Amino acid sequence: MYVGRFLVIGPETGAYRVSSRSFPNRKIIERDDRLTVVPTDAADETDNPYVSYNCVRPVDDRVVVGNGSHTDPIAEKLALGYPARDAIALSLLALDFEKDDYDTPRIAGVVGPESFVGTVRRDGLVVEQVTEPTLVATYEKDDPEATDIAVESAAGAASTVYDADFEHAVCAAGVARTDEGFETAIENGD
Ligand SMILES: NC(=O)c1ncn([C@@H]2O[C@H](COP(=O)(O)O)[C@@H](O)[C@H]2O)c1NC=O
Repeated sequence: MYVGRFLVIGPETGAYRVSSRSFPNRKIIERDDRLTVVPTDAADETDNPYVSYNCVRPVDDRVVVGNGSHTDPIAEKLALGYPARDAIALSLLALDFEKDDYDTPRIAGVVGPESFVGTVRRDGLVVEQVTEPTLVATYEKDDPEATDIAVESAAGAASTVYDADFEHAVCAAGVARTDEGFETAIENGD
């Protein structure tokens, strides 16, 4: 099954996977405190505005995971003191689904003292608190659902979602809460 981009948010950990039919030549890099999806040297030039973006941004004791440019306003609202639920809802609604050929949904999560997951699609907006590992994807699995995909450490989370049984894996990131804040990990495959 092809589900496109997806994330798994648990109470203490999270993971994000880029799966892609159209833009497979991408990787995740670490820049300052954030993780960013960028084209590899093998990528064709594109004017698609949705394929390079920050996918992970920590803010104090919370970390944002997302499949597009909404990662940034969610993080900025958290930094201003917004509750995670409100930061996700406001940012997803402001930017709305992507204006591409698929009306691709935006998906996002926050891992922290309270963890949340959200998505905005053409037909609705969903933001839910997470009490167990919860998956939401851009296609097919586009409503948050409980998952048995285990996300335990940052590195474990990244490799588990990278290897998950959905088509066209490209790269993945994992995050996990620690006593010092957060650890992150990247899985870019071979
Ligand atoms: N976030 C991403 O990495 C991302 N990659 C591709 N998209 C969008 O989704 C469309 C379909 O891509 P694909 O065929 O790779 O699933 C692309 O034309 C692009 O508009 C993305 N947008 C949202 O998921």
